[in-house]
Amino acid sequence: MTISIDSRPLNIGVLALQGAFSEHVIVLNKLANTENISKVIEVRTKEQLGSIDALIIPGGESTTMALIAERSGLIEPLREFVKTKPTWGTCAGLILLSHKATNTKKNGQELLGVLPVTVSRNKFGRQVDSFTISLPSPCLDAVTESGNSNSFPYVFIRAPCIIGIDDPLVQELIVLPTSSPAEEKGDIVAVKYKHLLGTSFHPELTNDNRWHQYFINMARENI
Ligand SMILES: NC(=O)CC[C@H](N)C(=O)O
Repeated sequence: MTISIDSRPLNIGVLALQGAFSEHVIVLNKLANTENISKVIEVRTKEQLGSIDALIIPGGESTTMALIAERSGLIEPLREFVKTKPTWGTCAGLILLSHKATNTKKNGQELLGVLPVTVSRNKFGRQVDSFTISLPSPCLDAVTESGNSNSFPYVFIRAPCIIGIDDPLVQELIVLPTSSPAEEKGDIVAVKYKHLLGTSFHPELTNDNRWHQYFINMARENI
């Protein structure tokens, strides 16, 4: 099967309602020339959403982000957008994209419900339990220059974890090493499903831009 790659300049949006959106905007602006990005847009309105080719939903607080999206009339336009347009959810963004979340507040929480995975919110504990781990990442091979290591420094902050894959088309991209011999399999922290990318970690907080390059490539294959 040949995949057609769209090489025209892209407008990439970052949902800017709450959380770590500025950090993604900074990375995307750094990549603008080499990756042929024409505009990086902070998305707060339906009109802005309508002007972009691909979207990043950042980390932050998923309940607050969903609440602000609802109050600003953006939740339905977002639901429509993520059905077909390339979207990357990092951390809180992963929770929002998922179709099922556990450890949520009492009355559950509003989800966009397009990524067929079950996530456990705050699986890796609280802010003080944040950690970084460097792991080989073969999925980044296409964006790793020769001579460079294929390890990536993964930053986890009150991170969710994918505890259920609910569709055989979901590809597991990164699985953590097991933390005890009793554990059969490590935690799944990055998945791809059609035009959607979901990651538990915060690549925008490192100096390594390869996950952003990976997403831009993915976006080009799906627009
Ligand atoms: N760093 C993060 O984005 C944390 C997400 C947080 N666990 C939530 O539920 O929204």
